[in-house]
Amino acid sequence: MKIALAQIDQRVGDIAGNVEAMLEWRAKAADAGADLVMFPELQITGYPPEDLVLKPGFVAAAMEASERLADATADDGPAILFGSIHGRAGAAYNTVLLAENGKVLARRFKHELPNYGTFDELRVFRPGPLPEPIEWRGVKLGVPICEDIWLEPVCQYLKAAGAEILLVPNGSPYELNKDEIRQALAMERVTETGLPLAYLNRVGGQDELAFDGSSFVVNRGGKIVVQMREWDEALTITEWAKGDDGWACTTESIEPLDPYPEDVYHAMMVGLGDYVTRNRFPGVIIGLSGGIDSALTAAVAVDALGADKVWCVMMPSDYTSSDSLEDAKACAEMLGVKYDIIPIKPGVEAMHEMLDGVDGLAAENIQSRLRMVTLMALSNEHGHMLVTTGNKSEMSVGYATLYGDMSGGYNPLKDAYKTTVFELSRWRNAKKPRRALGPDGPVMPVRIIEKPPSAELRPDQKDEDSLPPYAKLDRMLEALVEDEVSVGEAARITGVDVETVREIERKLLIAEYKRRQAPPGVKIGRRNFGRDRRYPITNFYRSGS
Ligand SMILES: Nc1ncnc2c1ncn2[C@@H]1O[C@H](COP(=O)(O)OP(=O)(O)OC[C@H]2O[C@@H]([n+]3cccc(C(=O)O)c3)[C@H](O)[C@@H]2O)[C@@H](O)[C@H]1O
Ligand SMILES: Nc1ncnc2c1ncn2[C@@H]1O[C@H](COP(=O)(O)OP(=O)(O)OP(=O)(O)O)[C@@H](O)[C@H]1O
Ligand SMILES: NC(=O)CC[C@H](N)C(=O)O
Repeated sequence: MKIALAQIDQRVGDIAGNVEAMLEWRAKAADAGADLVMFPELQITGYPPEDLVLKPGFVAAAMEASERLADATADDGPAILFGSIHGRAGAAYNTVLLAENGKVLARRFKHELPNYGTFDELRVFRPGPLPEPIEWRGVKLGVPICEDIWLEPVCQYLKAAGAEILLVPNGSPYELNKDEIRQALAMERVTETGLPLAYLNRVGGQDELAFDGSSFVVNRGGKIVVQMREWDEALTITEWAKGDDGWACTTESIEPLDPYPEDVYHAMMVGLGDYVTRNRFPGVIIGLSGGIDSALTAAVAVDALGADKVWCVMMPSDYTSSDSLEDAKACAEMLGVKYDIIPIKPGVEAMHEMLDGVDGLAAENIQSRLRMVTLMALSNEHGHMLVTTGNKSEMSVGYATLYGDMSGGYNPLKDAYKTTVFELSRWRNAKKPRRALGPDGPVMPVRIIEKPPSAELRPDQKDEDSLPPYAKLDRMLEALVEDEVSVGEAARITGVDVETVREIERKLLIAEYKRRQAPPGVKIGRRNFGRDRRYPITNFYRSGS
């Protein structure tokens, strides 16, 4: 028996396009002699469909497309196992269907609906009953859908009901160390049930989520025999044979997984790249300051989209150092992008005249806002989307200007702490990742990585005048944001004094209003701002020591 694992992309809401792609992949699987082609979770609608599911017309369209797709199997080609939505009595179910010879042979609903972190499935779907195995050509297939394997009951039920193989379609977004977590989990289900398991995940970017694929097959006994590449669309034909102790996958095909921080960089490329191309922008525009955040953002953009799609603009003010001017220019040259210099001085002077003189913070922020007015004017004129450059450390403590440097359509660094920004920049200067369209060599001058970070909004300004050193700040933030511990606990974990941690927690909590207005950006950690971590803006709570 040959089962083709189609680790492919999806476009949320593009039912017709997804069906067309499925038929193309099925044809490839047919050429390779597959008996069954398996697709990821909700392949017809795209994952996650979010509130589209609340539209009866969307559910009806998904059901209609599923029937037509089943019709298309009325040839001698392989059966298909694919995800769609089923509507019944006013409820919608996250569904998997098996179709062959022009007919839908079976339909099963997802039982465990994830409703934490970035997931809101209980909001739109109703949980199905515990699923029975699907009998197909004399084999009992257990088909738990994604979250169904994160808990024990579904696989145990399937085993008790006679399932012989577990085929698991997934829509599992990338997160640091997620591949190891998934594999450990699959091993648990395999050990508990004594059944082999094929784990198939989608690839591609969808707003804040990047899907890495990383599909695999584990045999009874816990050996991973198939490991598919992260991020790439691919079709792997797996062969299965039945022995005295049941079915096993006899194919051995192991592709290496990306080590850290290459996985993070890939997530950024996929998140930004798919956002820009799917929303039909001709390219992107970036304010290139000679600092590390905009340099790394530009490198990710070039690697994801190609240098011809990236336009960098340096907008010096009176406080811009000659080093910054040199570094921005050198960075643009290394990346091979279109580069312009537009001084903001005339605009700053006009604002001061209009306002009859402003000082301090107001004057600082005018510079940041004028840069964004300039970039948005270029975006309106030429169609390029403005990319936002703020990292997670800055976004945590509100060290960014509302309607200033926070502006833009998408932020690839949004979930990366500044220490990760340093790591990624050093790493990218030494290595060009697979799939990258940018230069083979370094992407930014070393001085950009080594100089002290500065917003350059007043003379001799350094980030460390306002914030603790980033290595220390990030340790506190990881404790407060990723681990959700109290100020006292964070002080104990990090070794930083309680008063400093309390002040960082204060900054973190009061900056919620900025984050609520910030552009989306790709999730890479356990708790990204926006989807995972949802705090009240008007909030009187402070944690104890
Ligand atoms: N709860 C709330 N809900 C809604 N709005 C609220 C609010 N609290 C204040 N506000 C509003 O927000 C304003 C304050 O926010 P904002 O105007 O952003 O100004 P603010 O946060 O005070 O200043 C921006 C900070 O970002 C730093 N920074 C770092 C790096 C780069 C850049 C850059 O721009 O390139 C800037 C800069 O040095 C400064 O410390 C208030 O004037 C008020 O209008
Ligand atoms: N002189 C400038 N020219 C063009 N864009 C600028 C300039 N100054 C700031 N910006 C934009 O505003 C963003 C925020 O500035 P900020 O100084 O925080 O970041 P950075 O310069 O990239 O990195 P660093 O935090 O290391 O200084 C920049 O990433 C850049 O997009
Ligand atoms: N689509 C899902 O059910 C995803 C939930 C699951 N816990 C995951 O991240 O893989």
